[in-house]
Amino acid sequence: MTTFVKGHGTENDFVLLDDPEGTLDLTPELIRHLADRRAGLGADGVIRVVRSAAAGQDAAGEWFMDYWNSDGSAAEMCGNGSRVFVAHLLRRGWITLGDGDEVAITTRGGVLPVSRRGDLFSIDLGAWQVAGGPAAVTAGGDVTVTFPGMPPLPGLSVALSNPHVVVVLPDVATLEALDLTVPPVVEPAPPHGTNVEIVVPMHDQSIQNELGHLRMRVHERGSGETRSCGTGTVAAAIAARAWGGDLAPDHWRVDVPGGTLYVDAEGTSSEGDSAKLTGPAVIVAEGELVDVVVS
Ligand SMILES: N[C@@H](CCC[C@H](N)C(=O)O)C(=O)O
Repeated sequence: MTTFVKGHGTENDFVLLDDPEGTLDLTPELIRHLADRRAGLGADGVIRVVRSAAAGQDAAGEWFMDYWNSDGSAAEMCGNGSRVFVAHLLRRGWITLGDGDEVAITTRGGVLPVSRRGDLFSIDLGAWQVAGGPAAVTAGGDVTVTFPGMPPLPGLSVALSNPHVVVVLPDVATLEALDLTVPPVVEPAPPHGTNVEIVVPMHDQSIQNELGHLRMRVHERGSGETRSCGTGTVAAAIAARAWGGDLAPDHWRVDVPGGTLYVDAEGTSSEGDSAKLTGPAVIVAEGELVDVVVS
């Protein structure tokens, strides 16, 4: 019998499957079935909750967040999922985490620290880099991104543990009108696909700000448009920080359709060694999987 919980972080939603000893046969077919919003439970991603040692992963973090997109493809990291993952471990009593304390979790992108302050969780994604360095930043981007019915726009690649391309638009009306029902075309095509974040700066960029402010929509690799993407908000803040040059702040508020996230990205305008994402984690329901025939 496999128990699951359904949870979300700013409405980026997940099914988490309890598999502490690593006995579950989690196939791409089962993932697609569980993620299906009509035939299954419905989710942007499926997370197997397994002890790192049982999954053959780096046991420096006792628990491995085994993350899968809704199309059955594996991803290195999920920022929103990591907070829900830790909230679930706490609720199950599998870890303890006092206010202000930190726990290391294992992901395909490495062992990463997650901390808690009240109901908010923060994860430090570690080192980041704007691909192409300052020259690409000055030129506005290193790839082009084409949305249906629009000319190609410059996009900036940001390498976290998972891949991102960030595009800036001039106003919220254009952002809201974007058709994200089909994947944006990124050229040259990234070898392992990419998440695409589309942002509109909301703060006055001509003056120094303590806190930058972005509106964002996202098209996720392997899941389509979602209502939030944690690593995507970090990529967006890093790109906006690079574009903004000396005036750009280190601290950002990012509004997504599903809520608000906060990013602290210290470093230079093209690289840094700490990118911290902060936001909520909500557990909605729990239950048991029944034996399903997956076609
Ligand atoms: N929604 C996630 C990212 C999930 C993985 C992504 N689709 C990928 O394939 O890289 C987040 O909150 O970061």
